[in-house]
Amino acid sequence: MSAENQNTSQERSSNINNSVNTQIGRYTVPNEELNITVAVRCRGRNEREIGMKSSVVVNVPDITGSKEVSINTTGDTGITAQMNAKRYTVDKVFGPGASQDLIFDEVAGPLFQDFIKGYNCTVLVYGMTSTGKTYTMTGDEKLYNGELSDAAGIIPRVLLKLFDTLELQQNDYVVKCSFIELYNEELKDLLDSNSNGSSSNAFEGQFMKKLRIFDSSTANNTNSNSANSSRSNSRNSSPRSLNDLTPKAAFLRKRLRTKSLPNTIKQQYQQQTMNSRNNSSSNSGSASNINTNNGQKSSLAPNDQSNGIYIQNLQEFHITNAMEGLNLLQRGLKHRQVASTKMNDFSSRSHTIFTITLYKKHQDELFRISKMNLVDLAGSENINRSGALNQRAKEAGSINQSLLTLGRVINALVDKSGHIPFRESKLTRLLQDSLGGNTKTALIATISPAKVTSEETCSTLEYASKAKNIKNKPQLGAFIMKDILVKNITMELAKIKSDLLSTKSKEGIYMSQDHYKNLNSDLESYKNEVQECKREIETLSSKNSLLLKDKLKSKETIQSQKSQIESLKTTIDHLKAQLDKQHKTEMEISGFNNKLQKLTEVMQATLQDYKKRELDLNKAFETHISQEIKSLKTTLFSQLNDMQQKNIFLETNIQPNLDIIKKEVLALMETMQEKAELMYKDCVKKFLNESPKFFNIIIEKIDIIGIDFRRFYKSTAENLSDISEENNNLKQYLKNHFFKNNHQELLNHHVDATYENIEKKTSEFVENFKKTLNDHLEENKKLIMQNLTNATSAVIDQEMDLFEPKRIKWENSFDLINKCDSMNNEFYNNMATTLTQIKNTVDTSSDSMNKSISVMKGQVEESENAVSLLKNNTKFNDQFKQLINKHAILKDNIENSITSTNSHITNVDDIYNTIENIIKNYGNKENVAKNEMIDNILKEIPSLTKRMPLRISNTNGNSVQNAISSKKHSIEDENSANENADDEESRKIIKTE
Ligand SMILES: Nc1ncnc2c1ncn2[C@@H]1O[C@H](COP(=O)(O)OP(=O)(O)OP(=O)(O)O)[C@@H](O)[C@H]1O
Repeated sequence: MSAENQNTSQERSSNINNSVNTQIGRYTVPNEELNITVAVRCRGRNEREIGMKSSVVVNVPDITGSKEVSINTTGDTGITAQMNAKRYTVDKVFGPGASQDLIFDEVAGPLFQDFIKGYNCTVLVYGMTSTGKTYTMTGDEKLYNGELSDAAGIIPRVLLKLFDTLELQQNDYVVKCSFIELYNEELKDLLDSNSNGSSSNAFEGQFMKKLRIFDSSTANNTNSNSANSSRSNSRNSSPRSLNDLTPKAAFLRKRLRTKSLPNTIKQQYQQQTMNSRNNSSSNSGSASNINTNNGQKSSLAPNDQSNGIYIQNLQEFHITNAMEGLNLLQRGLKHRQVASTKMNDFSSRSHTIFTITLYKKHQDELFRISKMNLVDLAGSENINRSGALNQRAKEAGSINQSLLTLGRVINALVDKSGHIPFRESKLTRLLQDSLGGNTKTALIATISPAKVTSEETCSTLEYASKAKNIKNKPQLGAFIMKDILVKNITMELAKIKSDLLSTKSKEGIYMSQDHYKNLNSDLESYKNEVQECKREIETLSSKNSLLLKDKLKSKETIQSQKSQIESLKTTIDHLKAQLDKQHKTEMEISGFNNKLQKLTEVMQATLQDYKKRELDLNKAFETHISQEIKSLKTTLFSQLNDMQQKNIFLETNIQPNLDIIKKEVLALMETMQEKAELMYKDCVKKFLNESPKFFNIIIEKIDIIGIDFRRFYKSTAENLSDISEENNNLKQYLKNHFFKNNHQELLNHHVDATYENIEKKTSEFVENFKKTLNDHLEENKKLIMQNLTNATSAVIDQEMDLFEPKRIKWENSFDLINKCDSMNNEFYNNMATTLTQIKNTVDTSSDSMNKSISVMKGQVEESENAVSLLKNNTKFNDQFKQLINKHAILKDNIENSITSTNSHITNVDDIYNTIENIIKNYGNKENVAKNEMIDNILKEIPSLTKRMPLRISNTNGNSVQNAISSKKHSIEDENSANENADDEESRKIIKTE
């Protein structure tokens, strides 16, 4: 290349950079979000399913036209089956009648158009084993008279249509293909000439380059600025290729492998590749296939500056027509892992990605790069049902595992989760940009209609309907300059040509000098790499020991924090104990309250008893008084009657008797009154004596309760204030000290120490690279800082996570305390109200007692008035007066009678004297005359007896009066005896009362 050309080339490369930078600027603008297209393809029942007589449970249109798939999993029939069927909605549904052509037109066709326009596109087939994924994606890839058969799948159709379209557009273009396989988590280049699909040829296998995935997302996100700023500095020292690196470049590559690929390095590397290719372009020749990626990055991503992943050592083959593409496809398929299983005679045991890269002329010298990724995933399978054993079981396990991760990625994307587990499997890493990235994506879920696979069909449909919600942000691909593209291709061709020539001319293992040198330099670089790895291991182990020290310190810190937490726990326990104490006090108070209630009940019962006794007393009093009065009346009347009957009133001295009676009555009544009064007074006295005692006891108790309450309330308030103080202290501590114990400084200190150590050692050994190493150390420092910050935050998070339930419990305890507080207040108020109520009740009962006492008093007063009533009783007095009058009359009558009797006696005496005289006169005469005279007297006697009472003896004139007086005395005696007996009796009654 001439100097002029070189200049032009350099100018162009700087133009490329500008152009790429401009494009980068454009790419970062987020495009509109687009849901990925999801189609379901249901094949007809295969022979195996028909043989098993497994019924059709999936309901799909025969060809297409619906967006819904329903599956009857219940075993119902008719309308019930339709109603209970599970339904899934997707974008397109194809039935058994849908042809390969239709699937291409409807699903892959629109993406193909976008691919031509410059978008990166992905078509994925997903489903259970033997449902037709490979049939859909590849189908019959052979050409028949230059034509594809009806069974040709998406890849052959894309290849054919691509060249047809490009030819029609008459635009400059370059098309490359790559074909990779992911088998048991191992990536393999299916187009690598050293790969024969099996490991039997170990000799060839050792020349087969191992594919490695790098991704640049982390580096892009974090280091883009520093990467841009350091780009110009490092350009001059750039290596030619990853296989031809200086120690520094090798170190960089090592970092690429261990970490991710930062933009700076990627761009440096791009630039280096460009430069080296510019320099070596003079050696270029032509070849049919091109290894464009011997150590060069490859990407399934839309562009190198976005979240792409890079597959190191992947070969891309330049194709100029569809036939070449189909040949590559067939070559790759031969190497693909296929095995016969119970479910499928040609079951694909791996995931494959056939990538077509199109460099299409955009304007002038610029070519737009776009990629079409055609992904045929291995089928999920139920190992029990597929009967996979040994190798097949291992494959199925790996397939299921990667599909499971794919499912998790889909779920995380749909749920817009913060972390998408792309890195959990190589499959998801490869598909990273097609799911939620910058690619236009279509997913075809293939299913079987048979009942026997309904479980897996449901799972596939579940994923498909979920995946429908994944949103991508499609972006147009990057640009590349035409001459660089051409030079790249030419250089690769030349290299391969020289290899071919060497192979032709010699026997054994033949390769070009360059290739041999490259391999040697590879070997050297690997050796260096191993050495550096060893050194790095040492450095890392020293770092590790430092980190271990840090860890120890962190442990100590954690320990101290633990002890602090312990002390907090103790505080909390103390608070708990206080709470328990309060609870006990509460219990005591409630016990006391119960006692008080019981006491109140006893008091009420006593009051009731008193009331009852009062009533009984009243009744007894009434009965007694009424009985007394009655008996008094009866005695009076009976005595009067007796007197009447016995003519006691004949006695002259009845007045004193009546007076005596009156006196006795009055005395009796007075005694009664006195007794009643005494009784009442006694009762009232007792009551009044007992009442203050009772009230005093109640008041005392109430006072005690009040004191206890005040004490309890005070202690509660104190405890609560203690708790709140502790709370504030804890808060303050958490705010000021918790996890702020200079951890950051400590970590900074360690980082600085680490940094210093690294710096010291590095400066000792590599002084020439001091500047570079400083940068590196700076970067390390940042990384360490970042890692340590992450670690610290992780520790903090963990600690906080551990602390969280305790904090919640602790906060809850405050709620409980508040609750307890409010309960206390409520209880206090309730108690106060109850006490007031008790007081009121006592007041009311004392009022009512006072009332009843006053009523009793009134009654007693009334009974006091009974004497005066008796005195004022006119009827009684009238009767008494009448009695006295009657007595006076009787007395007069008796006196008259006595007088008349005396006169009669006198008469009788006269008669007697007369008779005596007569007898004396007749004594001297004859006995006959005497007898006459006796007869005469006897005749006279009846008339005498009619006038005077019969006289027993006539010894003296006072015999009748004597008889009467003796009678009177006997009556008096009887009366007085009766009276005495009555008195005695009444006294007895009073006594008993
Ligand atoms: N829609 C279809 N029309 C006709 N034949 C089909 C259809 N789908 C699948 N088949 C046939 O079913 C068989 C299994 O299909 P295929 O190998 O594509 O399944 P697969 O899903 O890729 O299975 P695996 O996951 O085990 O690789 C093949 O013989 C294929 O021709």
